[in-house]
Amino acid sequence: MEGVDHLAHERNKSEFDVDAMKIVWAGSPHAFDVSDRISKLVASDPGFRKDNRSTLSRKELFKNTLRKAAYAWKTIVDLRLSEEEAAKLRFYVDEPAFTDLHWGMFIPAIKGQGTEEQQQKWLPLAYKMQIIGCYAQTELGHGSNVQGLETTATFDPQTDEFIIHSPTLTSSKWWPGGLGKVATHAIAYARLIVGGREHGVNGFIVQLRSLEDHSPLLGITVGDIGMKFGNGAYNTMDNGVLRFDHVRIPRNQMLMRVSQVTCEGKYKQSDVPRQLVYGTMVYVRQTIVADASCALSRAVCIATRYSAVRRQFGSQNGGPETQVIDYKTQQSRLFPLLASAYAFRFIGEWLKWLYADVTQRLQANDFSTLPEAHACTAGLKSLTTTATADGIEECRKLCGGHGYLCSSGLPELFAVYVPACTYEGDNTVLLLQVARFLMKTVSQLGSSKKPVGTIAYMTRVEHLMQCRCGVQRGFAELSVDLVEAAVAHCQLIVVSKFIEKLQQEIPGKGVKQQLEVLCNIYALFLLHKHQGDFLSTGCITPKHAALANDELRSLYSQVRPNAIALVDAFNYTDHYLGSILGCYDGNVYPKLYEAAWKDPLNESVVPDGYHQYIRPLLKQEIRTARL
Ligand SMILES: CC/C=C\C/C=C\C/C=C\C/C=C\C=C\C(=O)SCCNC(=O)CCNC(=O)[C@H](O)C(C)(C)COP(=O)(O)OP(=O)(O)OC[C@H]1O[C@@H](n2cnc3c(N)ncnc32)[C@H](O)[C@@H]1OP(=O)(O)O
Ligand SMILES: Cc1cc2nc3c(=O)[nH]c(=O)nc-3n(C[C@H](O)[C@H](O)[C@H](O)COP(=O)(O)OP(=O)(O)OC[C@H]3O[C@@H](n4cnc5c(N)ncnc54)[C@H](O)[C@@H]3O)c2cc1C
Repeated sequence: MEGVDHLAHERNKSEFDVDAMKIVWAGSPHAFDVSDRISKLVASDPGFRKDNRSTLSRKELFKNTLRKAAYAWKTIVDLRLSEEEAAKLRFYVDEPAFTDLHWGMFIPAIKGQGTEEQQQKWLPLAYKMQIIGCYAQTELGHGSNVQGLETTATFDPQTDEFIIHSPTLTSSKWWPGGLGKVATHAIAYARLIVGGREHGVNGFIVQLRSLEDHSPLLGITVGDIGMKFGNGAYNTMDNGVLRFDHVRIPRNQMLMRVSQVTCEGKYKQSDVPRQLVYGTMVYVRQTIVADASCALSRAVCIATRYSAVRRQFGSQNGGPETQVIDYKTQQSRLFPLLASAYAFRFIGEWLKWLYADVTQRLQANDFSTLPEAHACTAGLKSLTTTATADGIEECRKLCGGHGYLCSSGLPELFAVYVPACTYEGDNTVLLLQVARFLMKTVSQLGSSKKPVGTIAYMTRVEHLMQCRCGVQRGFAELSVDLVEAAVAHCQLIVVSKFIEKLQQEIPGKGVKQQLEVLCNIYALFLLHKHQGDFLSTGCITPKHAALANDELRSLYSQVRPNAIALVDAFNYTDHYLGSILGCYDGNVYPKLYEAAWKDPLNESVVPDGYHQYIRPLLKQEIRTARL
């Protein structure tokens, strides 16, 4: 029945202060207040409904996304929301759109790579959305290999301009979000050519469309690259294709914080590392880690609540069947994901601190922690997105058949989320960057000091690489092992930062105890999953492995009575979850049944096509040669 909390018996089992945990999950009382207020504002406004997305055509879907983006902007302006509140509103609207790239990449690129003068010119226009930007780096022929990009930016000293050109088909910009139909401007990455000499890839602000009638400017060919994975899902985003035919831009539209070109045509490289041109990617990678904890916690919330509602087998003397959440196999699949959601939340908090710290150091021209920041953002983006994509799929399977319904919210969550393993850097390519950092670290330890502990194997690799023909050949030969080492290195960081979080003052009855259980589940689950490596390297004995497995089972029993409260702590509205299986009151079956009849296919009892195709079949009116 409506209004009855079918999960009340579960919520009454909780052994900790859920409201206090909500503050821990949000990050602070202020952050909780903003999240709670804005999520309810979005949930209560019919202008932000999203339950019809899977039934719309691509054009209807996209137009609806434009409507919502404009409505969101009007809401932000009318209610005078702060930048923090506006970001939260876009988050809870929960629809990939051109605004993600305008706010999430175009503006950060100007802030990170533009001069003060360029920031003063372009940021006010972007903040007021008088221009709409995208981040046009990837091309048809190159994405991972940024130094392989083919678009050219040739300086013309006669006119004090750059000529932006797409010399080949493969140099066509391909994938940039917001580019296909909306963006008026792009940060386009191109090979800088001055006086016939190349100076690597740099960013250029290029206007693409008229601000009067939105038509593409002279020399610009632009469009959408077509349907992507899954219905609805990421097809609300106009990922685009863009070609330049000798497009001229003023010299002052090259982002010149890292490198400069003078009006005399002199190229100057600032005394900052050229990799700062990649700074926007580093920024977004650290936001993606926090996004991973959000996406995984959504899926875990759905699967946990449904696992408490679903009963299957185990009835004694006509009594109720067993809740599937009480099966040890269900717990061994679900609870490590619950622990991962919390682990990724805290590593995301730490990475945000690391990024802020390196940004502050860069202001003072201190580049000492830049390599570490690159390795951590790259590696943790890779680790958390892979685990989250796999985790969402596991949550779908944990919900049995009903997990495959769109109304479960899981298929769309999966379809929207999985490109995170690719965008902002293919996850393997990023792990190779971590491996390169680890090898460089080890080689710098000096001959007297041998690495010990979890990087002891690096000595053997180091030796192999040096005795083999050249370090580069060794690296390529051992890249599979090095990628595994990179993952292990990143997992060490996740566990270490979870443990550090527990050293902090954490208010609320039983809250710290619950987090300790989740931290131990996260760590012991990893130990169990990789016990072969730990045993073969002598890090643990078989007895240790057995003890760890016993402890893991015990921890699952400890978290079981608190599972519903731990996902309630995410404080997601039913609107944001978009899932009947994950609805707060657990009243699943009536809602599933009601939703089925709303499907367009059920608008008529007899389906379109019956008279044309089925009736002739049934009436044997179709003669085939064989009969
Ligand atoms: C609030 C935010 C809200 C929303 C966010 C918005 C959007 C996100 C949501 C959805 C996604 C939507 C859009 C997605 C956008 C994109 O995908 S943008 C394009 C992303 N593309 C990539 O990530 C490309 C990946 N490739 C690279 O980064 C580079 O090519 C490379 C793999 C790093 C190799 O570069 P390069 O060849 O130049 O360098 P190397 O020779 O390998 O290394 C040379 C030294 O440089 C160091 N290095 C490399 N990169 C960096 C860096 N970024 N920072 C610092 N240092 C770096 C490297 O370690 C080497 O150092 P050394 O060993 O000491 O020599
Ligand atoms: C939904 C979505 C949105 C996007 N939005 C944007 C955007 O807004 N702006 C933008 O500029 N780009 C965007 N991109 C592009 C994205 O950044 C690239 O697709 C991504 O960087 C991967 O590059 P790639 O496609 O060249 O992959 P590839 O590098 O071609 O990967 C193919 C395979 O090759 C492997 N591989 C590549 N190099 C190596 C190596 N050295 N060693 C071992 N294996 C290797 C990879 O691991 C992978 O398995 C988007 C992509 C998607 C899917």
